[in-house]
Amino acid sequence: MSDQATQKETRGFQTEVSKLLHLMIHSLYSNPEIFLRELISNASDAADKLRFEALSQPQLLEGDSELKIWIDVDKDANTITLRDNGIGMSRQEVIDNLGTIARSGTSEFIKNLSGDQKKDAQLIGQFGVGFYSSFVVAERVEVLTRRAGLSAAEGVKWESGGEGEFSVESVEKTDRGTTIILHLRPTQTEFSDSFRLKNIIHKYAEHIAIPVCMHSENWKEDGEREVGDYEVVNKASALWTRPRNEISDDDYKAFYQHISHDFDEPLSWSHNKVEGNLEYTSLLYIPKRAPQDLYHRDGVRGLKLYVQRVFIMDDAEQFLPMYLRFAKGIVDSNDLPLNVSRELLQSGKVVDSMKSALTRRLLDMLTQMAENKPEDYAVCWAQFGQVLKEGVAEDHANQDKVLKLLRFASTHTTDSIQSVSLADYVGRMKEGQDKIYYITADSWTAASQSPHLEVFRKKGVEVLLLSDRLDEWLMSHLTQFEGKSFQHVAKGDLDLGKLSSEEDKQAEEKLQQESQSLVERLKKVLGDKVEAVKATQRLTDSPACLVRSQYDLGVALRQMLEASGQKLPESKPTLEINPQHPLLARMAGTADDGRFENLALIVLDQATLAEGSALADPAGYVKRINGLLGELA
Ligand SMILES: Nc1ncnc2c1ncn2[C@@H]1O[C@H](COP(=O)(O)OP(=O)(O)OP(=O)(O)O)[C@@H](O)[C@H]1O
Repeated sequence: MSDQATQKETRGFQTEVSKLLHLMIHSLYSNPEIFLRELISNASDAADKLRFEALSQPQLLEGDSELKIWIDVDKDANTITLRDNGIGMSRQEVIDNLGTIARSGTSEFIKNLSGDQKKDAQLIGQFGVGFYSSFVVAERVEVLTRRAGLSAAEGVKWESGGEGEFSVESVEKTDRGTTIILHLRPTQTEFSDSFRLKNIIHKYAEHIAIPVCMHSENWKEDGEREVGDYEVVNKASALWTRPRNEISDDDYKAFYQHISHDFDEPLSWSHNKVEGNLEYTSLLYIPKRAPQDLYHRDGVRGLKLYVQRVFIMDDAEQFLPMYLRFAKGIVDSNDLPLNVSRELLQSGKVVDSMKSALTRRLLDMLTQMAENKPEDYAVCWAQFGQVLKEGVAEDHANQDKVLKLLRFASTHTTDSIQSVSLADYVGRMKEGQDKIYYITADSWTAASQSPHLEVFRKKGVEVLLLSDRLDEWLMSHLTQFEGKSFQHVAKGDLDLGKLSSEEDKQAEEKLQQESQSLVERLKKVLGDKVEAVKATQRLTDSPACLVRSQYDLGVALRQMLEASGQKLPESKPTLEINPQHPLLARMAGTADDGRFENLALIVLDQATLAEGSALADPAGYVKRINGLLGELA
């Protein structure tokens, strides 16, 4: 080993770590005990990693294969010591793992912190603070560690007061694994009490698969305390291997927090043992909140994979489709080989069958939640609805199930909350209505105020209001729901089917005849700015609106494609007018051609604005409007 490496060196934390440490110490003060859960969780992961590496390199166990965690308290020294004989860390790993946060989305996460302690505590919890939570209770933390397989001389000591800097030096360490010594803050001495620590272990680490040992204690008759041997404090059996009726809700919740590093409780879970052709156990959770990296390409996703109870890997993505990437959990297979690798997981019958079964299981979980606990499902939809929508295109086999899970805003409700299911919509359809009507716009306000809704409001027909970025794309993949096709209310001729009566049709014909000369005059003035001009009964309050062809891309999709550099053919709208509107009635009577042209251009521009599109000549529009205002003044 070079001198350089053995020297004690002092390094600065990555900027993100310093910021996070500072915020965390102040935000988690109300729940400091979670430090123990985090450290036990890390030690248990270290044991899992060692067991996994030892499958191919048994010598790593160094003759000591009983993996455990030991916790000691020293009331006089005011310290807690956690020791594990897991995988340990090399010098470089110590620097990388305990000096940086290599997680995607960290900087955005920090930007989101508000300075409001309560809100930040929740966010920090969601992010997962792990090892750094030690500093909530400790003013100084020492880590002594040696990686399995390295020599005793390659031990490492890391030390920090959690304020910007840490030191690392090489030390002799004969036993493999990691020892963490917490020097408690004077305000946190309650944690140097073994009784308190045992309670926390029962609460958070009862079903961690590895034994957590502490000295037994007895009170002698003379009131003296007698410290005995180490005893195992927790149940130390992997939670998912136990029968469901022996597991309490609290156990399930604590286990979720262990695997997800989320401080919040899960919204729901499902624990299943499958026997038969395939044998596996799954425990799936739906979180309460979306993680920061839900939309990151390299965000964390997937389940924890075990094979015959041996931990194999975190974030195994192959067991659930992308659109269910928000789910957390474990899957323990009896069919996969212990030496299964990420590459091997890419293909294969066993993985494929497990994936379809787990997908169905999760969709059923969501369906049941939607039916039995709609208030929970509302939370779930608000957090993950955008991701679930991807399933409509991604998962044809389960499209029907996914469709039932979709929620929309609609003209039936008065706010932008997406709470209407397609089944609700169909249940409220008017007699004779054979289509599901919807509109897309770039905001709920734009959608709900669109002139295209006027005729539907008049007839009392519900319209779904779609304003999420993905919605136009989503609708391009949707053909029907329960035999009803979808119809964009601003695309194609207004076809109300049986909703329009014989009188409606006659009135429309009459309207068209009467407005023929106005329509022709408008067409002449607007020229190739529009595909056509039509007088219809679509509108009641507005003078005009734009209608796109049935196969036209929506405004948002068009903007998205154009922004990505695609050249799209020009799309010309049809201008539909409401001849009964006072403005158009006056225009029809105007003999002044210049004035007529001005007004016609204003009507077209306003219909374009109402659609959410940009004007081709905004300055011209402003000039014309100012001309009119000038006349008024
Ligand atoms: N007892 C340990 N033995 C071996 N490695 C450890 C131990 N504790 C921590 N580490 C290493 O340090 C890394 C950082 O730990 P930390 O708890 O901060 O984050 P994490 O567990 O990866 O995720 P999270 O922040 O979500 O808890 C771990 O991923 C692991 O590689």
